[in-house]
Amino acid sequence: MANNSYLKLEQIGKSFSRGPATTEVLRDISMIINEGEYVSIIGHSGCGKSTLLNIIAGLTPVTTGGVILEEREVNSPGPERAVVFQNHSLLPWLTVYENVALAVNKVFAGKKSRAERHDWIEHNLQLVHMLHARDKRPAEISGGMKQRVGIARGLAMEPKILLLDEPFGALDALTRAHLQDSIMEIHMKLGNTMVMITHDVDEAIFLSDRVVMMTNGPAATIGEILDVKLQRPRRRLELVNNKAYTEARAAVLEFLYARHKAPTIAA
Ligand SMILES: Nc1ncnc2c1ncn2[C@@H]1O[C@H](COP(=O)(O)OP(=O)(O)OP(=O)(O)O)[C@@H](O)[C@H]1O
Repeated sequence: MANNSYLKLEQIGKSFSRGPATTEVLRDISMIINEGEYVSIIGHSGCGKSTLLNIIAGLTPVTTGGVILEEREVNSPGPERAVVFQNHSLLPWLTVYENVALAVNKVFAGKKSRAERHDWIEHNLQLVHMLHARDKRPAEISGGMKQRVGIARGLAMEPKILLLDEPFGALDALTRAHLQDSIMEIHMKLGNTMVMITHDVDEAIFLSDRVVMMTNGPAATIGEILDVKLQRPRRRLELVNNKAYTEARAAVLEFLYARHKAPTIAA
């Protein structure tokens, strides 16, 4: 049965210090993310989205508060929280297959046989439609394909939570749409928990069960959380005239561009 308090963010605060100066980036971030949920975090540039994601990933320590996953505090990186970054962080000297194998061998050494690991790598490449390019190196494939491999690598670690830091940010609009469709298909198929940072309002609504809207920094916090009441599977062409979709879109746009304008255009 789905766990309804799978991931808890408890009063997270984060300050960075440089010499005598301290900047409070995040303040009092609290929310509960359920198992299988797709949650997006949206907010203006510099408000602290990546910092929050890195805290969940265990890559950045909190200043106050904590991250609880299935009743346990997590404060260092672990394979149960895989991260997909914007700039497909593949190793250029390894093939597509080997890039995924690196993660799989690390996570499943001693737990899956060599043959099982091989099948699992191929299965995950198949999931993102990249099995055909398994022997290519990153320089030989497009940006969208690299991102697919990054997603396969994240999924292949069988994480409890997949953290996506603007996973489609560097891609052209069409490739981006294809990958959004793929990630939605994967999420429906696997039912995994996903937390994604994005700047794109349509992307956030299209993919998410809930959209977390962050206020501007310093001391950014959660301004509002929007429930996206759209049935799945969602088809982008059908959403254009969907009332729930246009209302959700208007609510996020109003938050970002009326009530919480980017600091540079706030005056
Ligand atoms: N390691 C660090 N040391 C000092 N300051 C940092 C560090 N990491 C982030 N910051 C500061 O924290 C603030 C939030 O940065 P962060 O990258 O989390 O924002 P963001 O919302 O993800 O931005 P963007 O949307 O542009 O990627 C910024 O002011 C940034 O300069």
